Amino acid sequence: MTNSSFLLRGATLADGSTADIAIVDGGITGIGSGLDAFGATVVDAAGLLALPGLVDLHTHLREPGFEDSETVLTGTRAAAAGGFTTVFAMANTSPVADTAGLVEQELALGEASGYATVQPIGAVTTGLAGERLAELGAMASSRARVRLFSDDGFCVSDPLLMRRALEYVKAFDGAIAQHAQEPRLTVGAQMNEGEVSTRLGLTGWPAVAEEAIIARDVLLTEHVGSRLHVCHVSTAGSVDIIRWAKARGIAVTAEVTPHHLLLTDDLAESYDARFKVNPPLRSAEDVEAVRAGLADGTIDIVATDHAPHPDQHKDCAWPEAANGMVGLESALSVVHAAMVDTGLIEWSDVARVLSEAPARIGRLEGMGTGLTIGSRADVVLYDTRAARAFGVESLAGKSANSPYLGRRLPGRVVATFHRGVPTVLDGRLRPHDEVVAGQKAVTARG
Ligand SMILES: NC(=O)N[C@@H](CC(=O)O)C(=O)O
Repeated sequence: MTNSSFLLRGATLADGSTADIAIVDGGITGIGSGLDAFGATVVDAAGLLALPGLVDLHTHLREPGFEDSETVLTGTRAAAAGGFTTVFAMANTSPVADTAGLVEQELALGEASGYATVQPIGAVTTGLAGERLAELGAMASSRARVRLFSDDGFCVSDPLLMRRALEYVKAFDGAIAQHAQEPRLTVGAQMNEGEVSTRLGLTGWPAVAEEAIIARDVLLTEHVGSRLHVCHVSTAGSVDIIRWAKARGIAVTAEVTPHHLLLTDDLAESYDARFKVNPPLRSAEDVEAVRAGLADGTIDIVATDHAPHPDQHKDCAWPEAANGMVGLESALSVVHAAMVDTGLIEWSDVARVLSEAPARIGRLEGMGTGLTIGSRADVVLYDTRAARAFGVESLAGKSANSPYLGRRLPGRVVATFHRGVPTVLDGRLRPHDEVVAGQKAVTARG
């Protein structure tokens, strides 16, 4: 029989204290010193940081439709490798996730994987076409319980449609997650508009194209009394607008990606399309501003925007290459480097921005409380003292379009538990059949 009891012995908690963590049948049943092993499998966690399982509010899983880039199974393996136990799946699949049936199908694919919980995001408009609202209410009341809606990849640029969407989701405490990009200001854009784009002769994507939409949307949100989430904030001006909106009491939350916390637009000088992403990498001043915004709470969370693309869409001339970077496997290490090693935030803040707050923004039932007795046993054990040269062997998904290949990154995920089942142990992914058997046993006993 699969053992569904674990004792994580001597872990360091986010507040710096040391404790054992007892896991039984998918839940955390004890946190304290000297806990009895009572037949559980003992995991030596001495010197390892225990964080609540990470929650990514912005993942592209590509299935159905683009399985050459990623599938739900490979994407959730990448999630587990990076310490994630829940991922919100963006709607830009083919077909687009714009009906109750399609979000339920995505949910079921996640359940079959077992490596992480997949929470579908619904499209705001049918086919992401920006013309008419999708079945928001039906997706909300489906088995997938959708609360976040996004046309990510495209901006809901029509202000009347955005207003209607914000009004509609109020009925079930939903939110619109906006990809803020004024399309007319970014026609043909290839990279951040600035000194580097001028030098390289590449069409620029100006900061104002993001900021103008965020400014419009926080005002619309205030006007209709709804809830807005801003995807991948990348400019200093965006941080200022969100800070202003929050001070005014507007219900807006925001995310920043790991890559916008660490990388700058001069990387485009290499013409290596691994650095091509939407929104684009920005200036050093923007990086400083989004770091400050995350540190002071203006930006609520870090979300990966994990966007896998196969080699043929990246190993080509910059203008032809697809936008996007994989990010699940590297996110925790990048936040470690950009925010913790720089002294801007503490590990307890990392637990908040990479787990607790995203669970709350996405309205995941019974989650967002962190590591507490009675909560679901989603736990990551992280070695903060390790460092590694990030290489293809660090990737567990299907695509290798990581901007960190060849870079040295701090930290290493040693173990991940999803619903009390190890998905990673001793730094290695567990085989799929063992993960599935473990999840079945937990479901049967729970
Ligand atoms: N973030 C990206 O660079 N790419 C996203 C979609 C998008 O936002 O353009 C993708 O789905 O590939």
